[in-house]
Amino acid sequence: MEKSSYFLFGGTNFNKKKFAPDFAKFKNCPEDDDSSKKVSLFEEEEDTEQQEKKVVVSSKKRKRRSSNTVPVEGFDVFKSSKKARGEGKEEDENTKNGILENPKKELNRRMERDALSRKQYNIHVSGNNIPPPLKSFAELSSRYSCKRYILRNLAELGFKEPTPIQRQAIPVLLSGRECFACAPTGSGKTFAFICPMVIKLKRPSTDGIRAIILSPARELAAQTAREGKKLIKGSKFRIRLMTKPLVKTADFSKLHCDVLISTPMRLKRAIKAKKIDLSKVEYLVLDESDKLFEQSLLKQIDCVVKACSNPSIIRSLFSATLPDSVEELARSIMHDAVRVIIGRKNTASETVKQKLVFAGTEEGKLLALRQSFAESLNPPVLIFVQSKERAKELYDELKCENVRVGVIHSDLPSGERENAVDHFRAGETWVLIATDVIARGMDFKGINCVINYDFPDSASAYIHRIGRSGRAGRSGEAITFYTEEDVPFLRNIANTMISSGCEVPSWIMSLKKKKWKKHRPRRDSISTRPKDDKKEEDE
Ligand SMILES: Nc1ncnc2c1ncn2[C@@H]1O[C@H](COP(=O)(O)OP(=O)(O)OP(=O)(O)O)[C@@H](O)[C@H]1O
Repeated sequence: MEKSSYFLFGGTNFNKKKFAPDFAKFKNCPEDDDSSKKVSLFEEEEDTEQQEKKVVVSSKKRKRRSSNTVPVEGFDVFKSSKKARGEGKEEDENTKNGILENPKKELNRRMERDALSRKQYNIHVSGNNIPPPLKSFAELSSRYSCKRYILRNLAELGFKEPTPIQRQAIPVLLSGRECFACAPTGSGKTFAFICPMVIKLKRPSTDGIRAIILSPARELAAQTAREGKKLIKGSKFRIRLMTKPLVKTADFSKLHCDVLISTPMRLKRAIKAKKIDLSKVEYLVLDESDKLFEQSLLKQIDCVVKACSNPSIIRSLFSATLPDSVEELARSIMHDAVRVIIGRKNTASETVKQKLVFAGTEEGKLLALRQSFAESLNPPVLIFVQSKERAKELYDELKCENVRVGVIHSDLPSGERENAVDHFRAGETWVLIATDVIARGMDFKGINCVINYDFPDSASAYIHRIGRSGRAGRSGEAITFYTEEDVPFLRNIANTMISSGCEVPSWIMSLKKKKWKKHRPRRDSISTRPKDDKKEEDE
């Protein structure tokens, strides 16, 4: 992460010096807690009166216990705003008086229970006062007074129980904490951030945009909008996708929109054109956060973050890969954040069988691909190449064969990109050739095989690409072709393979580790046809 990225989120920190007189006024007040908000949360549920009482009581208890809690699992990197407000002192005095003796026992029991539950689901957390993981979706109602239509929609989607990331990230966000989370590809991160957002927003409003989800690619933004709409079915909430026409023509001051989902570029355009007011945004999600924090997107992200000027905004970061640099950034800018990791950080999905294939040359790759089409192709298959030029070349090679093939890359107009995705989803094309524009987040049901025709340019690109297969517990396969020029980088992929339980030849493991920064070598053309033929075709 470049140092320059630290200007991100600037201006959202509360300036305690500047507001010292106001601070002093509150100094001796009881802790500003949100139990009153919790009560109002429950007002609308008719049938949960008993539960309400329980939850209100336990929320008070939690308040007291929370001051007792130590950072979980290791490091205390997240500044606890409560400690900073002198809560620790109060706790010591209470303990001396013996007031908290029983609550303390209870707290220990609860911590044990939570630890066991986290162990069961391979959940690792760091931070202070972390709420317990969900036991079931039903707890969304009993603990958080979630509206019934949400539970109904989850049931309609066929979701019987929360995935591990949903078990932990949902309560964290519902308790009003900032969060950065890393969980394997296809493990349900999308609902882990949409669900609490919709529950916390409570009811639709015409008073401006209240939540933003940023996605690094248009296709992913569209998919997230579609998934979000499934969750709010039956309510009057409005989830909107920021499209090109919307940026150009919409009057955002009149637009009914609770949640806006956008790529950074489109949102930045609207902000710069002074078309959109984000000062009331209460929730900001940076999906695929490590991608969004790459140098090429940093300025756009910064622009959005600054425009979301509400001081009590809750921000969260989600990805299947969370490099140390992004963690460092998150720690320095987020307030009292909770870190949630499912399994081991930066590993590939364990449900994908991974294989490395030496293809020798570019010709060798094409031969190997044709052979697998002839012998064992089991569609749908997704093929990744390293550039749009190569995507076009491979498409030209394969389209004449007896295979229904599509292609997607950033040179195509929006409509064609959408069609490529839709046709592939509908099974009208069996093979989709793609650049990394759809390597992240895209949820194609039941992809049988991902082929890395070109070696990925980083370990995280590898994890995201192969994660298009083996989603939501299904099994999948990934084949990675390599040539001589890729050999120095094999070890990095091999490590990822081993940590997700795949076997790797021992000679690869004895290779020297090489630091890679975007391995994208110049490769010979894929095309086997003489250039003149192609020219004629183009004319
Ligand atoms: N609780 C659940 N039970 C069953 N299926 C679920 C559940 N939550 C989500 N899913 C399904 O799992 C699939 C993957 O979810 P999602 O796209 O959110 O994964 P992800 O973790 O965001 O993956 P990626 O890292 O690739 O973006 C989707 O088809 C989604 O509908």
